[in-house]
Amino acid sequence: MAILSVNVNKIATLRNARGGNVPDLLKVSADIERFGAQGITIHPRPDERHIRYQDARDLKRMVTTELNIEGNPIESFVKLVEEVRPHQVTLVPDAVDAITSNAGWDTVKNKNFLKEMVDHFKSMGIRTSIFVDPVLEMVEGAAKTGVDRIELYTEDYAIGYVKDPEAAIKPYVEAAEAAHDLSLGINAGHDLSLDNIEYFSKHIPNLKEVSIGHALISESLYLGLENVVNMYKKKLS
Ligand SMILES: CC(=O)[C@@H](O)[C@H](O)COP(=O)(O)O
Ligand SMILES: NCC(=O)COP(=O)(O)O
Repeated sequence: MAILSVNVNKIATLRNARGGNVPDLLKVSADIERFGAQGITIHPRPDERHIRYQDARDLKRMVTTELNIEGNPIESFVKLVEEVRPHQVTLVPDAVDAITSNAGWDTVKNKNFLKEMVDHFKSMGIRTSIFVDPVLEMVEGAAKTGVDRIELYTEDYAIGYVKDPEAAIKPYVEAAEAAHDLSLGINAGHDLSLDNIEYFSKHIPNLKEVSIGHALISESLYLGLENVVNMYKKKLS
């Protein structure tokens, strides 16, 4: 059964809208854990428009499950991860001004850089993951860096699922099978939701973790955070 790591970026977005501390990111994160989530994910961006670097430091002190930090390993991000030492770091090739993540790594072109980053973080005892599209060549490239896991970028699945779930899941099943054969752990995320998560988790072999933020927080407006966390866990079981 895959674990649910809740991405709390959107809680920070809401807090930052007024400049104060409402909602309180640390309290909401603690409550999300209390409601049953098995991890907290953050994706600090260089402009700190939602998660601030200080949030990462504060969360590390209070998270009792697993803290996953995602981002492009630019110098400031690398320094932050070195200081915070999360349980997992997920490398994502975002442009500085990206609205949200929109592609996985080209693990062939960036093999040396990724290997250097993976070696560096692994030497600190941090589990590593590389964000990739469901493309066999990219999965094989990730394995050559020595990374522990891949995170499958699921936006195409989320879009395709609405029209044709079988066609949408196919490349992800193939990528997951290849990853497992290469001894890579498998995470997934981006635009996963209460509508599409069950089909995804039932069809992807050896899925270890999903990180979900945008849809989960939006669904909570109608259904309540505690309820939604438990609905996801049920669909993942
Ligand atoms: C890597 C990934 O898919 C998520 O971390 C996503 O990028 C969330 O970031 P935003 O909340 O800034 O959209
Ligand atoms: N790694 C994906 C993530 O953390 C959440 O992405 P989204 O659910 O906000 O699209």
